[in-house]
Amino acid sequence: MSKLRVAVLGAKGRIGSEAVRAVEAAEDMELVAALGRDDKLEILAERGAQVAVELTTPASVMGNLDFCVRHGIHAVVGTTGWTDDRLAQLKGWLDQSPETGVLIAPNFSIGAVLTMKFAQIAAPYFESVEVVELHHPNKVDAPSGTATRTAQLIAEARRRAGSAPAPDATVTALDGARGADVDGVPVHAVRLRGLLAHQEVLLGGEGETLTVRHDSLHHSSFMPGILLGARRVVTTPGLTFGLEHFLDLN
Ligand SMILES: NC(=O)C1=CN([C@@H]2O[C@H](COP(=O)(O)OP(=O)(O)OC[C@H]3O[C@@H](n4cnc5c(N)ncnc54)[C@H](OP(=O)(O)O)[C@@H]3O)[C@@H](O)[C@H]2O)C=CC1
Ligand SMILES: O=C(O)C1=N[C@H](C(=O)O)C[C@H](O)C1
Repeated sequence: MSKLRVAVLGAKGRIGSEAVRAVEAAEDMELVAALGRDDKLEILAERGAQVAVELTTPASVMGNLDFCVRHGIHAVVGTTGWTDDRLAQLKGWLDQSPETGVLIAPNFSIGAVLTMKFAQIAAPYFESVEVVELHHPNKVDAPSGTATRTAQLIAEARRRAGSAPAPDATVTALDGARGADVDGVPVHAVRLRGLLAHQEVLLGGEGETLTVRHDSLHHSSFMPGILLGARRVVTTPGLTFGLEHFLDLN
């Protein structure tokens, strides 16, 4: 059987360099390109890449995906910075290339995907829910893509269940004291040397609390999800948002 021809964009970065090693080690894949900021995207087409693993920056991701989709190259995207406007633009490009698939995964680690699932299940049963994400201080953005998605999923679950808004402070002496409001869910971001990628979902009800915590201790935690994404995206045209759709968790 022929090997899946995979390229990594952002190949010198923290997660990109780990992805290069993971693709090289996968028996069913061939690493056909490992591109950094200054490399030409045309290399992807010249080397016949079937899947591009996009792990760059919010500033670069749209240009890279525009190229990939126009050339019928499937993409597995871990880069953050997704807004409704960006998603609409990407869907527009995919409409013009109906056989191409793009997976955007706010988090590739199984534990983080399960944290989101558990949070969704638990959220309607508690009066209060807040998200705390904790990352290394070199992370460019805050809050994390994972925390934003987690808060959106919690909000959706609470809306479906008809949950009341959580009680909150009526006076905040300093802006930001209650974190960022993501769809009505407070999200707090910690940046601390020594950490990698961590998240807690705190749920509180009368006389009890539940904490769902996930820790990525090494970038290797993201690799099985990236490889699974690359294998599945080639037969999944259109936009898939969230690795859970490839894990049959829904
Ligand atoms: N979904 C998930 O599970 C995960 C997602 N991420 C996300 O992945 C992204 C990268 O994170 P991280 O590796 O820590 O960041 P890094 O800054 O370590 O890596 C990003 C790399 O991308 C390069 N780059 C920038 N623009 C381009 C371009 N146009 N083409 C090719 N390469 C480019 C950068 O080069 P230069 O240094 O020259 O600018 C850098 O080497 C972030 O958005 C992060 O949030 C991270 C971990 C897990
Ligand atoms: O920048 C990181 O490191 C990470 N980014 C992703 C995010 O913003 O959610 C995934 C993970 O948290 C690591």
